[in-house]
Amino acid sequence: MCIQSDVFTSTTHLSHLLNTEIGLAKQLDIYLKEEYERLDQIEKFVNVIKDEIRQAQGNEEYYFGNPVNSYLFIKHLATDWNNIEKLLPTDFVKNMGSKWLFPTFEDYTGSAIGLMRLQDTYELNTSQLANGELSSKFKSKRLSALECYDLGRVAYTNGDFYHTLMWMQEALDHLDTEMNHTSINKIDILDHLAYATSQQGNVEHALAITKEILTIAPDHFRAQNNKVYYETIIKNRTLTNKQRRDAIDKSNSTNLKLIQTTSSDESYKINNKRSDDYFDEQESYEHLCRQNGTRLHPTYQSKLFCRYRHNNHPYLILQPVKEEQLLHQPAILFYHDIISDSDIEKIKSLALPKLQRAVVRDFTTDTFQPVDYRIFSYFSAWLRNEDSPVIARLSRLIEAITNLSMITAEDLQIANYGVGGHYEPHFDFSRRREKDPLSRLSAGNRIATWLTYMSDVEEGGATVFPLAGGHLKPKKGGAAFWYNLYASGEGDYNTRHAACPVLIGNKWVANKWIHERGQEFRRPCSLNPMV
Ligand SMILES: O=C(O)CCC(=O)C(=O)O
Ligand SMILES: [Fe+2]
Repeated sequence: MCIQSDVFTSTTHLSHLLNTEIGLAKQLDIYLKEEYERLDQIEKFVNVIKDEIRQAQGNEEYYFGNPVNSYLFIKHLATDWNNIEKLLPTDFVKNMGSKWLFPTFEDYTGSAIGLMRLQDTYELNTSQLANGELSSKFKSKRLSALECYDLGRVAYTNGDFYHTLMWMQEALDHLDTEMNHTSINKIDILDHLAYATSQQGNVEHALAITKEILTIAPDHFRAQNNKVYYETIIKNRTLTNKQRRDAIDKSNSTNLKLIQTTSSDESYKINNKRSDDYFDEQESYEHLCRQNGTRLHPTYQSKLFCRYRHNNHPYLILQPVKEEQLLHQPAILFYHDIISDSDIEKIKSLALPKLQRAVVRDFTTDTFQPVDYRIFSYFSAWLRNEDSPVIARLSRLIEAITNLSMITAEDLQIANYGVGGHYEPHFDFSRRREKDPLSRLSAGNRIATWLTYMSDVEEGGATVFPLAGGHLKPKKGGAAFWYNLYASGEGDYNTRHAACPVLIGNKWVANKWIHERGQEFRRPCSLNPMV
């Protein structure tokens, strides 16, 4: 600032000062504009979350049971809040962070991946999902172009171009119908779409999209380079003249409705295949997840039965349990109503404060390692018999029903599956007997599994047996039981099983794994490997 004593004396000086005022007004206008924009962004965010609170509060089970709602909710608290945080005074932010719990960025990507897993497993149409039409019973809000773009971004950063293509296409469609295009730049969408499209092997279409970018922004550096790159690939291909002519026609087309592209020539259809790690077992697993219940051949069906079991055990004499055989080989037994709602609530309340993202135990270092979301995703906690009479009672009940000793059984593992939460096909027993990590626990291999269902699941979340063809729909208060090992100690490969992703609802289970040691007199060994 420059203050001179004689400035007020001459009009020349005053005119000069007017420039100061003009400059000041301009700067303040810029400042105000930025400040209004900042406040506007904060206000928009507040409105979004207030709307969310209005819908979720008092209605939590139903609201968060919808995977789109859960995904958006986590997104608001993880990434969106992160962006708003940058617009606020540091003191304010510090205070918030120490007061409240926030989901992490991994929670955000995990829920996005979960949503895409649901899409694949249950063959959900991307447009329907993006329009909030999950099922006739469960609707959610229509996703904005930006929200579709963000989902595509998660896929993109994961190298998953299959889903990138779907969600960027969806973002583009939504952008066309949105009134204010301020939230997301069309070029950003096209840029990702072009890349994913080319990665999925559709160079002609990638070129068409790149040309579209250049009509909007002729100076777009990457698009300029990519155009040359795609053109070179196409030129170097050995194409017939007709194919080349078609390619040129197509690449000039501004119709970017890729998925609907119709061509009689197979080589010009848009390719969007799932990656190579999608193999046969995955297919049968997903197929079983979509199936409703176990479909058995009538000869097997006729061998299955229901009965009351009491084993002459004092525990069960007065109140025998309802036993239903669901599968023949492996013999999977289902026990109805073995645990009351109030006991379930007690177990959940004990587990809740201990729940953490599932980890895998690395037996060589005896440390717990985070797991790959693609293999399983749920939260779990361990509860011991000493933690509550309810847990001890459940152990005694399992012992009475199965006739197996609980001396070497593991603690009760509680698992809670959220959005798209699942567990890919696996064995509960350990395979390499010599280097058997479980035998290092001196309890032997996991002879049997007891799986208690502590919730119903609205849709999805079944326990399936891909090799045996079993599909168990979770039933609150019931439990499944099966032997993982033959009496010889050999693993029964037909016990391979998985937890299908939860489509709608919330899944709670309690697992008890029973080990070999201690069962010598209860389930004597056999020399026949298949008994
Ligand atoms: O949750 C389920 O349905 C199965 C869980 C399971 O297989 C396991 O935890 O080992
Ligand atoms: Fe399992």
